[in-house]
Amino acid sequence: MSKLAVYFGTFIHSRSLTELKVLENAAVGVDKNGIIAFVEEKVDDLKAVLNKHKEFTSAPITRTKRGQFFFPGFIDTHIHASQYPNTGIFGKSTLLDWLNTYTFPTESSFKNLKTARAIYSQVIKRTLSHGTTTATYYATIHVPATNLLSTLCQTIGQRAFIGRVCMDCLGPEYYIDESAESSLAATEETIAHIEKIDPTNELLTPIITPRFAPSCSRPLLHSLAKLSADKNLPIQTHLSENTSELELVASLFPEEESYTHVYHSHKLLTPRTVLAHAIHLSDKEIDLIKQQQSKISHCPNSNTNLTSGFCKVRKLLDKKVDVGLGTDVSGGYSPSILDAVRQALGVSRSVAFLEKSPDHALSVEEGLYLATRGGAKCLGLEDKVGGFEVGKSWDVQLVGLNLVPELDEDGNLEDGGDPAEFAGTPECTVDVFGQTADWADRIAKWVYTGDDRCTRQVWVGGRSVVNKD
Ligand SMILES: O=c1[nH]c(=O)c2nc[nH]c2[nH]1
Ligand SMILES: [Zn+2]
Repeated sequence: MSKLAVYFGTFIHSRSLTELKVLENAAVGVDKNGIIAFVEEKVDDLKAVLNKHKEFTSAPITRTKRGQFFFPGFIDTHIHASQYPNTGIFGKSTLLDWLNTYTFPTESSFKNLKTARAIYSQVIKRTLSHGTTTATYYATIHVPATNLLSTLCQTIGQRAFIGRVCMDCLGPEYYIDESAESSLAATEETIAHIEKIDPTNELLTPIITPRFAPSCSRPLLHSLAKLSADKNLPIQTHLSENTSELELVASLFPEEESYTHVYHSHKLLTPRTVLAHAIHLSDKEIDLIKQQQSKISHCPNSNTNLTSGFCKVRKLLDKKVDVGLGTDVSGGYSPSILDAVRQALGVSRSVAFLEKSPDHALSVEEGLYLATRGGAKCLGLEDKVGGFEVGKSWDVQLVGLNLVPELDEDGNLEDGGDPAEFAGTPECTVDVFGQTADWADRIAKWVYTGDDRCTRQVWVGGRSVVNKD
């Protein structure tokens, strides 16, 4: 339960994949459950609006200042919480040697709960600080540490999907599930923990997590699909990330037509399945994913830095596959979804160049849609988060750009001082002297040059979870 609250000023959210909507002088009321109770646009008399919504007359009002706007919280559809210590450390490795060299040793250290507490607290706070209000986490194979991640998300206040990693094959001796049965039983323990601490899934949802096809036996894949069906739980896994991985999958599952068919044969392609990467897909595989209504988490930072390849997002969108963005820490080196937007835009331009077709380039508006409403759709949260509509949860970030001060008629700063001092003001300075940039330029500036310093406040479910002011 939070207190009634009113937010007033500039709100920006996606109207569609290609359009952002700017609401100026808008007022939004949020009820005690953190749900948006009213949205009033073009308000010139806030008092009159509050009189109309009587219970809000004495609610505290948070107003945007010049250069600030409310924006829906970001949704990270794929992040390995346990790999956070490894961000930036990957050398020249690619997926399979990266897993053995960097990833499995780090994940295995989460046997120690003190390590888990320190790292998980950091990653939750850091991602919130970057405006991520919903995160879809891979944890590790350890039950106590995975349960701790759930508890910490609830305590700190981040909406989260939490998956205990299932892997009964091909892992090193020191980091592997003993059997398909023990992997299933351990997963059930982590689901029971969430059922106990958040029985209505207000913030937390368990997510069934077969690491990827090569690390799961057929019995494990089957039993996880059954568990997901029995309990109506979402699934996350990796798909078609790296060409050596594709060869490995083909050798391990010679009876299957493709990597995607491995999951389909095991009933793991559902409308609640999020497939990370999905880079090297044939048209037939994309059609199968579309037919099954499964979702794709595009992880451009990771795809570039592990030399995995270019995901053709435009092709997926044209085929009406739902796509969200993932940081894929620590294949990706940044925990920021703003960075993921930027990288998605960059990669889409490389695809446009390679394919000799400018249509592949994504716009800023499209990138921000994927970061909010697109991610929400991937997680079945489209009625709950991602925009400013009555009935949605107040999962929001207050973004502040560093505007140059206004000048008076004589070209002086209104409050005195030397204009030259502001010529070099740092990131996200928009508005050239004497000219006011429109919101489209300001948003582009935020996307390309902004970082967590621009995220001034964050709320999840109406609760204030970050406040830097
Ligand atoms: O990017 C990735 N990160 C991982 O941890 C992983 N495991 C299997 N495949 C993977 N891909
Ligand atoms: Zn991953």
